[in-house]
Amino acid sequence: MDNVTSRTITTANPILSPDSRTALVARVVDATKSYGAGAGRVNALDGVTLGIPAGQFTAIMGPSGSGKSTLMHVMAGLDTVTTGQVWLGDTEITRLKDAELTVLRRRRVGFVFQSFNLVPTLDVQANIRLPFELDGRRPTRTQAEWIDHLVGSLGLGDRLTHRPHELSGGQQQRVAIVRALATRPDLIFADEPTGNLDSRTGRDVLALLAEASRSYGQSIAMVTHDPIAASFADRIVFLADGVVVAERGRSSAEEISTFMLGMEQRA
Ligand SMILES: Nc1ncnc2c1ncn2[C@@H]1O[C@H](COP(=O)(O)OP(=O)(O)OP(=O)(O)O)[C@@H](O)[C@H]1O
Repeated sequence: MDNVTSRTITTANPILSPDSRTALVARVVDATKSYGAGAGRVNALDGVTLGIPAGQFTAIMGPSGSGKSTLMHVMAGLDTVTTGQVWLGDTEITRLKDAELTVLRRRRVGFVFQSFNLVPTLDVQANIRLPFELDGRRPTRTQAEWIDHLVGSLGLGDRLTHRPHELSGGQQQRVAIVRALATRPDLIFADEPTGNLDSRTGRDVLALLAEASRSYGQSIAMVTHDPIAASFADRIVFLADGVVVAERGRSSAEEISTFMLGMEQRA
């Protein structure tokens, strides 16, 4: 674990300490996730303990097959762990029933995906309000003002009646970000959010996520392969073979690339 900053979450192992809990929006404790059995068994997660700090932008990096998507899915309650615990705030989601988990996800988690995942038949306005619709409620006046603010500041004001196919990839991803921010979720999970964008539009999207974290205190956990994307984060967690192998504070893309190269050479 060289190059680990003194501010990392795991070095002092405070994951279980009550003091640090308040500062963590999500925690994974000794999580394993296995697929298959016998000789074909794959340990996608092999004992991960990790905290996602509240109000920060965390990137989760690692080579293909290292367990990034699996980690994100179990943290978001989209998949279950084989052993171990996952907490969202003070709620241990590994104990929840499916229906409870669905409600918790709707109310406390936001998602931004590589493929945008907008509903093609709904216009921008309806896509943004979808999390409220699914939860059987309408935005309050304060929430509606918040959405208007986001729409305005992301330059989508004149696109509200457009359908997704009438928008550029960058605009579609901005709609997805407004939708994710609209309910002020405890945590936004972003899965390769710039994977389908050209590099300049991708940087704009990353700058927006970083800004949401800085200005609004939005907690974000982003899975990425890309050192440039990770350079926008406050903190970077590196996975290899289903294990957290290192954590770093804010770093340049060059530093991250060099670090990853070193990791691969040592593997
Ligand atoms: N449903 C599944 N059945 C069997 N093995 C799986 C399944 N899902 C993931 N795996 C295996 O678990 C390991 C981790 O997969 P995961 O998708 O989490 O990695 P990743 O780091 O997100 O990879 P990538 O960057 O390529 O998306 C891989 O070896 C993968 O083949």
